Amino acid sequence: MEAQKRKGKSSVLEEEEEKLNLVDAKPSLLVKATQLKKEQPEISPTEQVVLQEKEMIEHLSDRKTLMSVRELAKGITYTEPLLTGWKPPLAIRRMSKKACDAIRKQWHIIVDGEDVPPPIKNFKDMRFPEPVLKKLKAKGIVQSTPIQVQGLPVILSGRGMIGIAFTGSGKTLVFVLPLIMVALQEEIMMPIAPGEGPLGLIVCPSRELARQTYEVIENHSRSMVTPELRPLLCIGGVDMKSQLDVVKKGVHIVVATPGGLKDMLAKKMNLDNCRYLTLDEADRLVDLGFEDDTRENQNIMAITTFTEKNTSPFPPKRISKASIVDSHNLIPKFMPQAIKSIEVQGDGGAGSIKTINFPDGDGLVDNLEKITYDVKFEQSADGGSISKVTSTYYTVGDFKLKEEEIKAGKEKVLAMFKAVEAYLLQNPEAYA
Ligand SMILES: Nc1ncnc2c1ncn2[C@@H]1O[C@H](COP(=O)(O)OP(=O)(O)OP(=O)(O)O)[C@@H](O)[C@H]1O
Repeated sequence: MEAQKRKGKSSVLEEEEEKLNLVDAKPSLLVKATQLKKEQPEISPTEQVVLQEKEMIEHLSDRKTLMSVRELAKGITYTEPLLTGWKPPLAIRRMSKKACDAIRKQWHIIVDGEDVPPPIKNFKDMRFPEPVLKKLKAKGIVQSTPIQVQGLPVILSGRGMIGIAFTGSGKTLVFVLPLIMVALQEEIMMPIAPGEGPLGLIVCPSRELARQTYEVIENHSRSMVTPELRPLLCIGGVDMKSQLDVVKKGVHIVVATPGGLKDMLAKKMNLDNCRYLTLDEADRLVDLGFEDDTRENQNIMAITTFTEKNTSPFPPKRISKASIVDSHNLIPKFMPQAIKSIEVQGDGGAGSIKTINFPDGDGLVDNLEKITYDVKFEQSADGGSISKVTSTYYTVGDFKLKEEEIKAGKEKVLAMFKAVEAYLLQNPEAYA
């Protein structure tokens, strides 16, 4: 029946074609379209998706990357991951590239990028705390999906990623669970003060999607007995007073639409502490015209990170003892002009917290909320060491670090190492 109908339609078109051919040599658009259709090879829906994706990828290079205005202007690229303190279990860290690739193949995962963290097949090995695992299980989430197998280790390691997976494949948890982990970790170490936050921001292209994501966060963060996490939904149409009440208490995670976020940033909230940004359905955000807003928002995330490498003739153990473990005793003596004193909680080693007091009159102090340093030492081939210091500057309000201030920060780190090295050279017994 259907075939007959179609046949009827096409013979009418053919007749029309003939008639038109007689009247005019130029074929009509309808005739042209019919001809084109006839000439076109049949393609399956899968082939159509592949063609669409190919076209999208070809046009990618026409677009500016979705980076902040400042990053684009200064050509800033990131070479180091964010520091999260998360590590997969040893057996997974030791997995060979071949073994990782075999898992990816088995799960139909395609990756692109440098040093992609290993895939992890189950939530337990991702080291989520017991209450989180329990909550997942209660919701019937026991076996991770492919995007979770690869995406969760990537984000937990502090790396940036673009995740592409089918609808309903569990993408939301890939950005929600690591954010909950970070918020919990921060809250345990240094609770968010009233008016502070958020640590993470999720931008969604619609109110509905934002609301759904917020509910997932609420649901999963409620599984924690302690500490309490405060997510906030920033969308139009929600009572602004109740939103501001949460901001006043200090907020951990914000889920927003671009408009809702803009309104909130104009009022009481800032992104000074925000380290994690998720653009849910980023392609739709761009299609809906939020590209510039998104760049501007990233610009407000007032964090500057840079890494310095330094080679030293001293082995890692000795230089780390002097420059890190005993830094509170040594550094203020060597560099009183740069560092007034260092207070230490703990024995100075791993897990200790050191508060550095800068001298009055250091122009930057008022504009910085904090600076964190992550230092790693590696043995070098000549018996010395290579140190890698990642400094993260958290600025206050809309203050932006200048190029020369970043340079001065790098020089300070280098000067500190050189001063320690000079001391070790003069005192061969010290820290040996
Ligand atoms: N590993 C899992 N096992 C079982 N169910 C899961 C798993 N991960 C997520 N889910 C559930 O699957 C549903 C869809 O997940 P989710 O909304 O994250 O998909 P999505 O990929 O974000 O989809 P969309 O592209 O439509 O937003 C949710 O109800 C979620 O709780």
